[in-house]
Amino acid sequence: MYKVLITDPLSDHGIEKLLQAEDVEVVRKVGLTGDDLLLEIESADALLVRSQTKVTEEVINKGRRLKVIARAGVGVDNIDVPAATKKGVIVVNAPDGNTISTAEHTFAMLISLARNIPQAHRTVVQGEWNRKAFVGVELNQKTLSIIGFGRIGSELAKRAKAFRMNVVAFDPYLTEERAEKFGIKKASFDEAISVGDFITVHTPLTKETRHLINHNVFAKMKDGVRILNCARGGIIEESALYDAIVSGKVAGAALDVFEVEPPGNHPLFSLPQVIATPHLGASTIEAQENVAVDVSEEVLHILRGEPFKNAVNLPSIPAELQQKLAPYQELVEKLGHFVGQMTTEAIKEITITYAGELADREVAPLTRMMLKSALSHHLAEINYVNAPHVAKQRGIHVLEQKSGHSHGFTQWLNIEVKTAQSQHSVSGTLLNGFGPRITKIDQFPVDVTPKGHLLFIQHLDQPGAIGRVGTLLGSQGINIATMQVGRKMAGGQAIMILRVDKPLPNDVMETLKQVDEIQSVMEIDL
Ligand SMILES: NC(=O)C1=CN([C@@H]2O[C@H](COP(=O)(O)OP(=O)(O)OC[C@H]3O[C@@H](n4cnc5c(N)ncnc54)[C@H](O)[C@@H]3O)[C@@H](O)[C@H]2O)C=CC1
Ligand SMILES: O=C(O)CCC(=O)C(=O)O
Repeated sequence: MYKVLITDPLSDHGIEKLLQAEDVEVVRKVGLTGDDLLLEIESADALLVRSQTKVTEEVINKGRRLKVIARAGVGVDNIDVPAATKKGVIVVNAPDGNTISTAEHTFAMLISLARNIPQAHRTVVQGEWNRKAFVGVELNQKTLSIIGFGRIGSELAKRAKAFRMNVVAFDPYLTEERAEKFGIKKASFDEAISVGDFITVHTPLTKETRHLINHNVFAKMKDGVRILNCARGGIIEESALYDAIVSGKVAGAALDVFEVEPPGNHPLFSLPQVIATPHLGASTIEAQENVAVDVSEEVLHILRGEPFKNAVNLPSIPAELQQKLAPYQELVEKLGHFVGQMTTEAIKEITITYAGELADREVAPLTRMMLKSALSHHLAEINYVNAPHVAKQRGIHVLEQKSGHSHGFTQWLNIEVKTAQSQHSVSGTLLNGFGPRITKIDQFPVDVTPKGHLLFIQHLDQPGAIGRVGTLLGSQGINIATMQVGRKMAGGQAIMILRVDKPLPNDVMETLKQVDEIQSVMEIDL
């Protein structure tokens, strides 16, 4: 039974699949913090949050069974993603479900800002009738500068265009074609900042975007500009915004998000030009249902070991590519496990070489799988999420290369591992209809099905050596299921790969090592 802990308010209807799952126990403790959260997370397999719960490194490390942290929404800045990656916990979000709601909310803020609607409302309900104080501006023919032209930025552009606004956008990833498709103008940051009558930010909050809009940037804006932030507090430097409003540079600001939430009695609220909502961008029935459905499905997939889509700390693999790579997964993992068990010293370098059909594929996910399986015999707590991170941390150099030489196979791959003292390699292929095969171990050609309990014996190619091994194992009741021998030249170095029906007791292993021709014996589980 998987325990799924939910600590922020999520739509009941949205999490129905989780509630109905027979292998899931849902524990809903909204508002859980501090020691209570640490206690509850200890036995949780999954944690579902929105933006309130702070998922710190301490919380993540306490989660002994934690496999996935799911954010019902877009921004994951309340989650310590590097700490999750380090611990091998997958972080997923629901990037699409609240796009429309947030774009609509931003648009509502835009109109409210232009026409002073919240300020006017306040006075009317207080019994005042002051029409002169609330003269606004039209949106028609005004320029809206959008900083960050992703999902929300682009949806906002469509709405602004319908109101006959001129839309310009700055986004480092915005192409001319995309700008043209939306009927907007692609601009540099400085241009977008200097031409906007309204400037709205829709980027994530990152090292680069923190205080992106600061004193210097306000100085470059048009006099009387109006500013919106429905993305993340901190993209706009609040103290600089305050100064810019007081100086008259900025005519008004609409804020849904704040550097610290809740913002309490913020100095900005003393300014009548500021309108605010309490992080309501995604707060619609539809958006909350969408994001809850999305993350519930993702969590179920991850807990059940099924493919999933929206991992934040894993490169996303398009479904089509996932399908193409699926047949190779077993091969790459088996070879990784084989070479990982062959190598007994600390690994310094791993090179994976792809040839044949594989050389034409996007193979990064396979390299990650290989790394996970090879390193799992050397390092604790390694998984698909943290494998590259752990390798880097340990100074293991990982190389991925493609070769034109597939050794006569339709597809071929080789994994080579270097340590300070030794070097091992294993090659393999996928035989149509027969599954993975090991085709070479070190310099020895073989044909081994990589499965079961194997004995890997290095020996001298001398008459009687194979017989002695067979007799010894037979006398100890160890049945040999299959056997493969590989050698480079008669009388030289050779290897035997035996698949046996059960592991060897220690004393049998020791006796085997005493056989004259045998140089080393190793058990390999695949
Ligand atoms: N107020 C609310 O309730 C909600 C807020 N959000 C926030 O809105 C923001 C945007 O969300 P989405 O559009 O879904 O994300 P997105 O990932 O689709 O778009 C973000 C865009 O920002 C661009 N970008 C990144 N760094 C930039 C920079 N330095 N300058 C200019 N552009 C940059 C990216 O290239 C990307 O196109 C996020 O911060 C998200 O957390 C999202 C949903 C609800
Ligand atoms: O969960 C919420 O209401 C906040 C949504 C949000 O800010 C996001 O998805 O980034």
